[in-house]
Amino acid sequence: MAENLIIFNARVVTPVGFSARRGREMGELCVMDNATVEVTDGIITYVGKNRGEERDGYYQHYWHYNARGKCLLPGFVDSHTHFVFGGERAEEFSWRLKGESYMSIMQRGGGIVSTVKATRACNFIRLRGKAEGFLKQMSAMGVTTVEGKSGYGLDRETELLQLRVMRSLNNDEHKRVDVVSTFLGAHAVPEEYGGRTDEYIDFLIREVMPAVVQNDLAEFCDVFCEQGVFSLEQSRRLLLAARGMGFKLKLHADEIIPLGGAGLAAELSAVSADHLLHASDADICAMADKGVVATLLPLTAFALKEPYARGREMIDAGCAVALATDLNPGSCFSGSIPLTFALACIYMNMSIEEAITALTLNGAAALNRADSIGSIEVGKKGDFVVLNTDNYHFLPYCIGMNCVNTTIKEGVLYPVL
Ligand SMILES: N=CN[C@@H](CCC(=O)O)C(=O)O
Ligand SMILES: [Zn+2]
Repeated sequence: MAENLIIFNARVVTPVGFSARRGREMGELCVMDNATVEVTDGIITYVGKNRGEERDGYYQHYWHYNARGKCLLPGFVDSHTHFVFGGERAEEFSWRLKGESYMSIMQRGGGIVSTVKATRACNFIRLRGKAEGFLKQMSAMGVTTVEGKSGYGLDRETELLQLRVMRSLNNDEHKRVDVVSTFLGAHAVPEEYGGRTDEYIDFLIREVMPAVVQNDLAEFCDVFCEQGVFSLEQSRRLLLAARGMGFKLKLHADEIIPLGGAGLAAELSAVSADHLLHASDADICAMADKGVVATLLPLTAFALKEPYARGREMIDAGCAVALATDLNPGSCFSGSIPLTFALACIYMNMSIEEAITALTLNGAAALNRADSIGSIEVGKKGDFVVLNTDNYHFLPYCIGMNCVNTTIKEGVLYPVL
């Protein structure tokens, strides 16, 4: 659904541009007071100072919204989540509280593989209903575009099912959030392969990925490149095959140990490398050189009690950094945008302006969409967040609490508070 909308008396706060902002550019926001933003058929058609036309009938075919000086930002882009899954893993969380590590739980058959069992037991309606609930919560925190991954099927049928759920949510006429789909069949090796990882990769390349392409079910292909999961060589083989089939590339890289996944992302000119808790200096420079978006997921580091990714150093090295939540049932059962802002600014030493760019324009770039979303500029989608304050510093200051007043999707208003 797309609407005509005129927003006036806004304090517009936005990064500017149609591609990722790198390095120091990330801290440069445009702030405009007494601003008007016009949205026609869901697309921004004017951004500038109030002109008073809303008073003289010029906009009779538009909804009117008086922002009363509050901050108007681009809708947030959560560019890394796993929001379509069956079951929960609360028990696993309690084991981690007692000291067990994420990888040791995975190695003894828990972790991702236990969500795979629960997801395989779900049908389309159950998976869709649960995922739709997450989208509503995301929208209330200002998210207007989300990326979602498969990877809890690990067989042809269930991987396609997860992707069909995402397509169905994205095709919903009344959707509040656009959904971008990523194929993550290489998330773990399913039990039935008994550790025969190369054979499983062959199966993905021969039998699953072609079906994903034929049915146009995913734009990106991702891999969990990690010791004990998919090695650098196995990840390279899978991603080269994916690229040959027309997928754009993403990697879960250097999350648990410094394996070199960030370097592989640079070598393959992936769109993004994600997590990066242990990315080396050389690989950070290689990502900056190749324009690979460094997608950082501070909620996961927080939930796993791991050191945070070196966001400050990455920006200083000239990287384009994006922030995302990583919402998933295991390592990080949170899609909290407010807490993501707070952790990025407090523990990764990002400025508030940089964090805003990371959750808007650079999130859009991580999804190859910086030309159509992620900033408030003519030609982009009319996707916005209205804060309940004129001070955008509330975004990280309001720790873990929501300061979103209204989310606007393609010109349609969704009041929150
Ligand atoms: N690290 C791999 N994948 C997810 C976790 C998935 C899970 O634990 O279910 C992540 O990005 O954190
Ligand atoms: Zn992930």
